[in-house]
Amino acid sequence: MSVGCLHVSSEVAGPPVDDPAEACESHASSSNEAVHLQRRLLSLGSELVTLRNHLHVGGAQLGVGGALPGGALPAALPGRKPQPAVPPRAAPAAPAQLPQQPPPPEPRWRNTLPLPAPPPAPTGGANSGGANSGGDVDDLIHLRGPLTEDAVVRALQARFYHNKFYTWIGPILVSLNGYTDTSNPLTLSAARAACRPELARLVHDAVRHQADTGYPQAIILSGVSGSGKTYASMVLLRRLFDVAGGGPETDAFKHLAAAFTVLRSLGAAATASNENSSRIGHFIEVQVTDGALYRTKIHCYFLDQSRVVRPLPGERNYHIFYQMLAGLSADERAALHLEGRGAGELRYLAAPPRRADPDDAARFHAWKTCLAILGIPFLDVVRVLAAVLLLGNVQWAEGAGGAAEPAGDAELAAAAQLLGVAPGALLRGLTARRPPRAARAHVRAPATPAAAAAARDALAKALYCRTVATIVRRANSLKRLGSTLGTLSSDSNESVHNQSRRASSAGGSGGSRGGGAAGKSMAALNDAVRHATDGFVGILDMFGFEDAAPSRLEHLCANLCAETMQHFYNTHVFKSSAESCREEGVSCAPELDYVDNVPCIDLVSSLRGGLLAALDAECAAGAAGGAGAAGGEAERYVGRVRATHRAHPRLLEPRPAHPRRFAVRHYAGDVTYDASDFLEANRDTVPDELVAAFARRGGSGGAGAGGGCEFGFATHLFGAELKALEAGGGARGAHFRASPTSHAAPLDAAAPASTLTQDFHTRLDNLLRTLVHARPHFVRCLRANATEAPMVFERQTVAKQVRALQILETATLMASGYPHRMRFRAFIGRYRAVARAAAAGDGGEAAAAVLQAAEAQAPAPASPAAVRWAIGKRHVFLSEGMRQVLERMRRVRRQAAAECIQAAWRRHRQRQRAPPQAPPPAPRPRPAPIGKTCFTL
Ligand SMILES: Nc1ncnc2c1ncn2[C@@H]1O[C@H](COP(=O)(O)OP(=O)(O)OP(=O)(O)O)[C@@H](O)[C@H]1O
Repeated sequence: MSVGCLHVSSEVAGPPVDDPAEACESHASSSNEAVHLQRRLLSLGSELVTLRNHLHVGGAQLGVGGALPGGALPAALPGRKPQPAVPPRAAPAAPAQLPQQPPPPEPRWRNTLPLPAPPPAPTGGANSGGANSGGDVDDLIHLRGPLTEDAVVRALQARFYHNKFYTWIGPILVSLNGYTDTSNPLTLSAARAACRPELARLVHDAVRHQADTGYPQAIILSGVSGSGKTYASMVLLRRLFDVAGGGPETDAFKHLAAAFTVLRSLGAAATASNENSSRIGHFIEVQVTDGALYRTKIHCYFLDQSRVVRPLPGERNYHIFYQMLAGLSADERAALHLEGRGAGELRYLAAPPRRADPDDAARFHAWKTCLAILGIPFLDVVRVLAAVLLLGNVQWAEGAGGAAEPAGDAELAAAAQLLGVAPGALLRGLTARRPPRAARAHVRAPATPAAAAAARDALAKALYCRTVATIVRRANSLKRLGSTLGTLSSDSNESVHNQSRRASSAGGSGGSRGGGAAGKSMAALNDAVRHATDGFVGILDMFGFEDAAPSRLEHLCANLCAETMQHFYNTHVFKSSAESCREEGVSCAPELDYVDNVPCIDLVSSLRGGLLAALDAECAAGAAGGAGAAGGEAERYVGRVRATHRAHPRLLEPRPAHPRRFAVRHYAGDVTYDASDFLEANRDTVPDELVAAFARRGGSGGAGAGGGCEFGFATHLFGAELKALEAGGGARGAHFRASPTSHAAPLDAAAPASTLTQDFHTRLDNLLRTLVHARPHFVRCLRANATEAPMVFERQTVAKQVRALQILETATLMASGYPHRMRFRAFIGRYRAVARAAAAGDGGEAAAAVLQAAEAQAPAPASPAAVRWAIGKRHVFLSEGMRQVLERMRRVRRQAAAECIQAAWRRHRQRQRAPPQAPPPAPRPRPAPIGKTCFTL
């Protein structure tokens, strides 16, 4: 389905109309009938709404705003009482959260219709009960009474207990996670697209804008960990496929779904705040051309590598390990040296005893199938994963001269065998160190047990995150083969639309081109240029704000990311609207008091003395002088940070005081960071001696490492580093980055080395560069409670997030400021149909005339949202209320025009189909006059 078609069919029924406004004029009389009918429908709607305003449903008086557009009547009309799709299981919890409130009034309809008990609704307080509880106000700008945080939370609560988890603030969507679907594996295949009209609307808007303007679109999900970002992102992506990608039967969908299933198990883990937390941030870029999906790309941001070797107390390692232990067959276990080993026997997994997930085995089998779809050998990946687990059980004891000796060789030998290297080579890689720049290859110093344990953990992390990176690369690089169109064996993630288009164009022009190389390359070039300039629809699901105890470097990076996204939102929503009003001399009351988080971003990421720059400096100093004890380095780092930012309002003292800890006041709360592992995590290195063990058998990179590696997949994981070693003549006591980076040369104390945080910062910068060129669509995600309990609304938890995400400020701006501006020409182009006679020209005067005409035609406002506009130097400024009025009028006009065209078309068809009429009978001959009776005058 093309977007043009989609766009029109979503607004008007019947044949597509290029410019319904023009049709409207040329069929004036029919159009008048249509408008008349439409008005009658609207007036009927408002009568029903007026009637409903006298009825209190669940203690909430029904709002009016947003109920009428397009004649859409509110769902909860008398006789159509709201019925929760999921009966509120924890209904008593709501009154418990509202201790000072009287019990909710008995809804009237309950006496006559004794169906499921209505959910408890908030009452009491200044905004109690009716007018402002806002249960049926689907857009917060239409809330009645003073717009306060309390009113917003009450409205969300009232909606929540009516199973309405999505609420608009103008064009911004607020999504409230009610934890009604916690068993969802959060994969693309499991996303249920059909039941989320608000998310569907967002996708339609993004695709339509992209088609209309060619401009890239980005749907940006933000919120704390557990607020439902990943859930929503999967639903959105699924919907995007339905709209533009040809649906779930296409190869593109199957490939992407397989990639997400594989990555979900590898990148999600149970944390203190979310049993199913995504530890990999995603930006899913979907290239849409002419309304059809052309290509998809997943950008992954993997930070939480320490979890592989050291999950935080009370948390778990990545899901895949538990799923693997549950799903491997006996033979597979034996082959992987895992027989008799459960999570309790494997050190990296042995954290807290938890109930095993009954779905683990099934999910593992699905994971295996999806690996096959991506063309990645299952055995290769599980060999690496099993080796990681076995490495965790390799312990070190102090041998002669303080040198590290493995305590028990079985795991070391098993891990070596799985990785395809000789046990001796692995042992040497883990324990022997050449002093940097040792002149001769045989000069080696033994590692201490602590250094050997660090090397073991570094290897485990490197193996894991490089496997993830390889899978992502594979998923992104799937290319289409024309001959396998429509089959899973095709190597593609492009759309079937383009497959068929290309197939047909190839077929059509085959004769003339005759397969000539020049013709083909020209076509390829044209295609490349065309798609390089096309926009995309992106879905961003990055790390949510987290307050783990204690928080590590990864959490600091994740929280920096959340701060950056918050800043992006502030700039886009608040700052730019105020600045453009100022620039064009438009007074924009009210002055919004939003919280600017730039000071916090500066504290963390400023190049001059920010927390991350100071950490890099400390790492470089440690590398130059030989790393000292981790604890000492961490204390020195924290001491320097405190000294530099003594008076910074966002840097706090931890409670209780601790020499290796500091606290930061983030936009969503205070977080205490423990810097004990900061330096090690930031360096993120693996010794070159260890990497050399993976050189292919017969290759020179592992010179002297003892035979080389015979496991191609493992060699591939370190491919770039092994090449660098080969070029440099083998290991020389340097280090490589454990995570895959573009910088594959050995790190050198003399040369500036990249670090984990530098890489992350660069990638975040690049992401922002992409986002600033896109039109954003924001989804603000909230979690209903802190305990992941289904259908429990904790007011304090929600209020805290409402404050952090500046939802009240957004609603105030949308309700009474000028959040929208449009160039005169664009404005006239869109709203000419509203007042065609007034729209002469395309300048400010014509825009003002359209707006005045629209105001004159608009019915009396039923909502407190301001219906305001202003004309600036180059732009029309609109309040959200005004925009909605204009959109509604435009929709009515288009609808009327479409109905008019339909009627004309039907008449035409009817005339065509009517059976041919018999020729009119010949007139009967008049009888001849009888003679003599003829009168003459
Ligand atoms: N709209 C929803 N309806 C029902 N259940 C939901 C909804 N959104 C999320 N959930 C459930 O809530 C849990 C947390 O959601 P999710 O993992 O998507 O949050 P998140 O914001 O992505 O968290 P993180 O940042 O930690 O990855 C999941 O078990 C998910 O199935």
